[in-house]
Amino acid sequence: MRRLKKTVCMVGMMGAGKTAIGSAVARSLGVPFLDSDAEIERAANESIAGIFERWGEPFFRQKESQVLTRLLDGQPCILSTGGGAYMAAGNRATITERGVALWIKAAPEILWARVRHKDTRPLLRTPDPKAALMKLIEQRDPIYAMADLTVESEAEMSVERMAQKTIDVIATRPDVLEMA
Ligand SMILES: Nc1ncnc2c1ncn2[C@@H]1O[C@H](COP(=O)(O)OP(=O)(O)O)[C@@H](O)[C@H]1O
Ligand SMILES: O=C(O)C1=C[C@@H](OP(=O)(O)O)[C@@H](O)[C@H](O)C1
Ligand SMILES: [Mg+2]
Repeated sequence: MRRLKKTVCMVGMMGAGKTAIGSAVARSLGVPFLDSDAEIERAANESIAGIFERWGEPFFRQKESQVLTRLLDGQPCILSTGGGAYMAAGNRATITERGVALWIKAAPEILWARVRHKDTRPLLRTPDPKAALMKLIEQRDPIYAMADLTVESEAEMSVERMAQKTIDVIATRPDVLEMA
């Protein structure tokens, strides 16, 4: 019997696998999976890129904070956040008050390989998306490092194996995941 006692918030850069690994972890543990980006898109009936374009990033960040607070109020689950969510001190406080933050740490080359062919990420819609990604990594990594737990991504590892590795890391905290 495994029992999730606190919500685990996946944090980390775009392409780290917060959505993919988070959903596989939730499936394996038999707990609900939520993704703050998906919740924002559902509420706005618009894509993340569309929201950025039409309403701007500050509006998106405001919605992101509201959604995070609401989702962290619910029953324990795996909650994937968007890559920028953990940057706001208020969001970090909400997360650690009600759950734990787990950083999915991936090397810059891995991240770039995963995001380069996708146009769904508005912050990379610049003339030099690779440079934009590298700059964000540099700015954000010291903040992601404040997360309660960290799991390192490996280039050759499948999402399923990464999910198992992530569960092993969560299980180091019996106050979060009880393994009876
Ligand atoms: N080992 C791995 N860990 C995480 N994602 C992987 C891995 N291998 C392949 N992928 C793929 O990389 C992409 C990661 O994107 P996503 O889950 O949307 O990341 P994020 O939500 O952090 O931006 C997905 O398409 C996923 O299937
Ligand atoms: O890093 C960021 O600031 C963002 C990451 C995206 O989520 P993923 O990290 O799931 O791609 C999404 O929230 C938005 O495009 C902004
Ligand atoms: Mg995501």
